[in-house]
Amino acid sequence: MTSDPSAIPLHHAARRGLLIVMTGASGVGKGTLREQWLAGQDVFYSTSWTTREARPGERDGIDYIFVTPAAFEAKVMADGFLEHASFVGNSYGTPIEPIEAALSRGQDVVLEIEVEGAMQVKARMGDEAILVFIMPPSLTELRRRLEGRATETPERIEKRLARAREEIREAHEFRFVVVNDDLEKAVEGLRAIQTAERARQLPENEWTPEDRAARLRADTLRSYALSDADLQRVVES
Ligand SMILES: Nc1nc2c(ncn2[C@@H]2O[C@H](COP(=O)(O)OP(=O)(O)O)[C@@H](O)[C@H]2O)c(=O)[nH]1
Ligand SMILES: Nc1ncnc2c1ncn2[C@@H]1O[C@H](COP(=O)(O)OP(=O)(O)O)[C@@H](O)[C@H]1O
Repeated sequence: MTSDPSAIPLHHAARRGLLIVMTGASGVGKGTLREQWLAGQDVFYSTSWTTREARPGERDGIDYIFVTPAAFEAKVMADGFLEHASFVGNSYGTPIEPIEAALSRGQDVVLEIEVEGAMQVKARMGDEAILVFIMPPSLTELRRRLEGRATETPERIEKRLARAREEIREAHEFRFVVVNDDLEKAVEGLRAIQTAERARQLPENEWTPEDRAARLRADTLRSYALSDADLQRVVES
């Protein structure tokens, strides 16, 4: 064995974790998908800060870190967020320190954030950020899910739908697009993306048959596979 670290092939050095950013309209099913996808996995899920009121059943420190606008602003000033954005009247932000720590120890990190914040992560982290846009099968179905969840007033639902319409038109900005129609299929798509991106850190001759299958599946989820007309159809249906 050599003691010269530079002689160790790159892929045998400690692996850096993947930074996966899940984004998409409010109510599209991001939380539901994330729970199923990450169940039983040792992934670091980033708990965001927010100035919004806790909903019944939400736990401080687990679902969100609930803070006052002043505390949020102080963290912004201290450059403590990887990204932050306002959404329908409240502020949301991803604290940066725990993320860098997890990536450095080789743990995959998943963020579940709205689109503007996802774009900030893309601008700041470049190619390292794996952006996944979760798409509803149609706007009608998105409305049904928002109404079914019964956490928002009708006025807030309209605001969220208006915002969703704009975000769907920007779907090409993301590396992958996963349609959340059939839940199982969408979860399987997310797993394929994660496996495929991990394989990308290895030379091709080390890929397992599962890695190869995941790479092929993930290729079908690349955003460039969708046309503008496909996106328009979702917005109009
Ligand atoms: N930019 C950004 N968005 C976030 C963050 N945390 C949550 N969000 C997003 O903010 C939006 C509103 O979240 P929330 O009020 O919990 O409503 P819900 O996702 O519709 O249940 C959702 O799209 C979340 O994904 C964050 O740290 N940064
Ligand atoms: N594939 C799906 N088919 C039908 N309903 C779904 C699906 N995925 C999620 N839902 C439902 O849609 C609603 C919104 O999901 P949620 O995970 O809270 O969305 P988000 O985190 O994106 O705001 C929930 O009531 C959830 O049970």
